[in-house]
Amino acid sequence: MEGKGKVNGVAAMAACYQGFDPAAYLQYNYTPPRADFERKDSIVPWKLACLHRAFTEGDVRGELLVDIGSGPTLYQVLSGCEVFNKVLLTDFLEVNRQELRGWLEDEGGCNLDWTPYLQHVCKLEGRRPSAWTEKAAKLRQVITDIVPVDVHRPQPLALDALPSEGADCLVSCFCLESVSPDLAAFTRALGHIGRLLRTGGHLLLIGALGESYYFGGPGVRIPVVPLNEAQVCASLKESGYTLIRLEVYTLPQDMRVGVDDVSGVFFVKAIKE
Ligand SMILES: C[S@@+](CC[C@H](N)C(=O)[O-])C[C@H]1O[C@@H](n2cnc3c(N)ncnc32)[C@H](O)[C@@H]1O
Ligand SMILES: O=S(=O)(c1ccc2c(c1)CN[C@@H](CF)C2)N1CCSCC1
Repeated sequence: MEGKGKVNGVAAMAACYQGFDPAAYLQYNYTPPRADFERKDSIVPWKLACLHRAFTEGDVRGELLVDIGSGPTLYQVLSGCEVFNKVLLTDFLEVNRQELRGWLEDEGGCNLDWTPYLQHVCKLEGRRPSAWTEKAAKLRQVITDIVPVDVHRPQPLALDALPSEGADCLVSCFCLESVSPDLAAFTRALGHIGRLLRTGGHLLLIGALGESYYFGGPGVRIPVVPLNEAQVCASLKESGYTLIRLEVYTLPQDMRVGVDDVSGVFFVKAIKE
């Protein structure tokens, strides 16, 4: 029964994603008030600072960075693209892979202007904000491919997507808890992506706390497995990671804008044993 339940839960999640709308999702989450660079308590500066620090404090190194469940967003690799020569973006949906290709091809075919994000990360790096064009060029240079992924498969990527030694670093934001029917599936997915990572490689995981649903488009209500910090830590340990750092951000009331019921965001830096 458990096995049957497992397949139905994952299949049901995949069905929910058929209505996902990249443009709407970007508008809900990556424009003000949630993405307000002027606000000191905005979540954007907090998240970009977590990623900047994690990529630049000296222990994260190697050739290949893989972003699991990229969706239509790029903020998660804006610091990492200065550290790794190769960045692989991945998503379950072709509509999201197409959105990312639109940005990559730089012909106006994408639904969000990432300039403010590029400028903010340049500021974190001590560069002038106008260096954002150089950062954009760097990111376009290091992105090697945009490929399908399914974290519920023991092999989430095609066998030829990675070198035999695996990735040196994984980043994944708001993916695992948003695609898993329950905590057990979330933990299994953590283990599956861990198999893509070399021993001693780093996992940078960002996710929602206390979230039970979000809208992936108009009327597209997607269930989320509600997590607390203790569950995140226990799942990491169970999946073969050693936690280096966990940071938590509590969403101000006015950022609770009805597109989800998230109460907080966690940032994890961990190492694969
Ligand atoms: C909430 S979005 C996160 C997008 C982006 N990483 C961000 O930070 O906003 C969840 C993403 O997971 C993808 N997804 C859905 N099912 C998946 C699966 N089985 N395996 C991997 N990714 C999946 C969706 O297509 C979507 O892009
Ligand atoms: O943390 S956010 O507010 C954010 C960003 C994305 C998401 C959520 C929250 C909560 N629901 C998730 C559903 F999976 C998606 N944020 C939006 C502005 S830029 C940094 C990320």
